[in-house]
Amino acid sequence: MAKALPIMFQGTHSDAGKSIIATAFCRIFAQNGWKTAPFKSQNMSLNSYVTVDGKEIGRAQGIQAEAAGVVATTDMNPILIKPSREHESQIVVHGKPYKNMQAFAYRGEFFEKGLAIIRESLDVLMNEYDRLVIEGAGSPAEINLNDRELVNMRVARMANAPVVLIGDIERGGVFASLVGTLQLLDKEDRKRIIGVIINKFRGDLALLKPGLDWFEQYTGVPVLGVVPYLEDLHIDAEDSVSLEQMSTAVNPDKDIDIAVIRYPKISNFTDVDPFLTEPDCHVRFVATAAQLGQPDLLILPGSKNTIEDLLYMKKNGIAEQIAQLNKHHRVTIIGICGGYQMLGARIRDPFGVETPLREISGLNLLPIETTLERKKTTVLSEGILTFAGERFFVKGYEIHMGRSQPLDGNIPFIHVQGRAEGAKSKDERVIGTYFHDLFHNDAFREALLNKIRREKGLAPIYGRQSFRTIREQAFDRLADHVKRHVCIEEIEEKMYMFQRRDV
Ligand SMILES: NC(=O)CC[C@H](N)C(=O)O
Repeated sequence: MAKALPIMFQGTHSDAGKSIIATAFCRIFAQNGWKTAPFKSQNMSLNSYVTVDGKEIGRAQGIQAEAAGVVATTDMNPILIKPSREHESQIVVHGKPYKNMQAFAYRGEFFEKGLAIIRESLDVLMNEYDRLVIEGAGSPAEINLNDRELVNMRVARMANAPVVLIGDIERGGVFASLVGTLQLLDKEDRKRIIGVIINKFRGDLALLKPGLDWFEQYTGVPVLGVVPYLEDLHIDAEDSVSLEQMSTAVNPDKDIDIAVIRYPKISNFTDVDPFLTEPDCHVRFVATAAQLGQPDLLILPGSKNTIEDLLYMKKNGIAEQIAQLNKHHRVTIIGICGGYQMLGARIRDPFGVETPLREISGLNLLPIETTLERKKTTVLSEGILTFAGERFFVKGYEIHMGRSQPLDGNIPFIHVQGRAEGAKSKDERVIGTYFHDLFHNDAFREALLNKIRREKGLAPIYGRQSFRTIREQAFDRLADHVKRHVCIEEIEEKMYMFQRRDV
C-alpha cells in the first residue's frame, strides 16, 4: 500500500499565508502526477465546505482538495471548531456536530479523544495518497499551549513530517519572528524544520538578500523561497481575518455596487467570491449603517449566530436602514442561510443551540419563520429556480441548524426534488435561500446582474466567464507563481531525506 510522503507548513503566526502555500503545493504535487491530499487536524473557521457525502469540513481543506483534483473527505479536516459566541464553539467531528464547548473544557476534556481522531484520519490518508500536504495553525511556539496542542508539532510528530516554517514579511519583523519561533521550539522539533519560506513579499529582492544570508548563517536553516505577494487570486479565504483587507467604500468606476453585511459571526462569506471577479461589480463588506449607503445588491450572508447577529444589526441601525432601502430605493436584497433566516418574520432558538436569547423578530421582508433545531442539516443540494422569467438549474450546499417554515403568501425560490426551498417577494427584489454557492451558478449570476443592469438603464452583459474556469486558472496561476519563487526540487529532496533520517 502507498505510504504518503508528508510535508507540513507551519507559520510564525496566523494569517502568514500557510493555507495558500499549502494550496499551491497540493496543485504542484498533483501536476507532477502525485495523488495528493490536504490535511489540517483541527481548523477553527466559520467558512466551511460540504463533502459529497454531506459532511462539513473547513473551507480551506475542501478547496485544497479541489486544487489537488481529489474528492474532499472528513479525514482531511476531522475536527472543525466553529466559534458561535464568545468563548463558546460548536465542535464538529468528522463532519457532524459533536457538542458545543467552552474553550477551557475543550482543552481539558477533548485532548485524548482529539488525538485519537487525528491519528486515525492521518492513517487513512497516509495509506491512500502519495503526498500529504499538512497545514498547522497559528504558531508552533505558543509555549503556554504546547502540552495540549493538537495542530502543530504534535501532528508533525504523528505524521513524521518535515516542516517548512512560513514567515510573513508584510507585517514587518520577519527575521525576528522566524528566529524567535525556531528558538522556542524544543530541540527535536527544531530538527523537523527543513527550511523557511518568506511570504507576501513586495519589494526588491536585492535589498532582502543580505538578510537572507544572515538568517541562514545565524540559524543554519535554509531559506527555501521568497514568495512575492500575489494579487487578486480569489481562492476562498479560510476566515474573516482576510475581510480586514476588503473595502467598505463604493467604487464609482464599477456599474454595480454590492454590499455584504459583515456581522460579528459572519460565515461562509466565500459565497460572494464570484462577484469579486466580475468586471462590472464592486463588493464591499460593511459593518455600520453609515457604510451601507444605497447598494444595488445587498447580501446578507450566513451567520453562526443568527439571533445575535440580527440583534447587532438592530442595535447599530443597519436593520432600520435595510427597511428604508427596501421601501424607498431600487435595491435587490438576497439572504443566504443565516441571512435568509433574518429576512423572515421570526427566529426561535428553543434549545439554546446558538444563544440563550430564545427568540427575536426578523426583518419581516419574507413570509417565513425559523426554528433552530438540535439536528444539523449538511447536504449538497440542487434544484430549479425561476428568476426574471427564466428557469435555471442551480447547485449549492446547505449547512444549518435552522428549519424555516413558509407562512401565508410565501413564494418559494428553488424547487428541490420533493420540497420547495427558500422564498422570494413577488417583484424578486427580496430573495432568501439556504443554498450556499448560489452565485457560483454562472447562468443565474448572469441573469441577476443583468436584471440589475437593466433596472439601472445599462446594457446587459452576456457570456460572463464561468467561475469554475476562473478558479481552475487561479490554482494554476498560484502553482506557477510558487514554482517560480520556491525551489520545489530541493523541498522534494528534503522530504525524501527526512524520511531516511529516521530509519
Ligand atoms: N450557515 C448558516 O448561515 C447557518 C445559519 C444558522 N446559524 C443555522 O445554523 O441555522
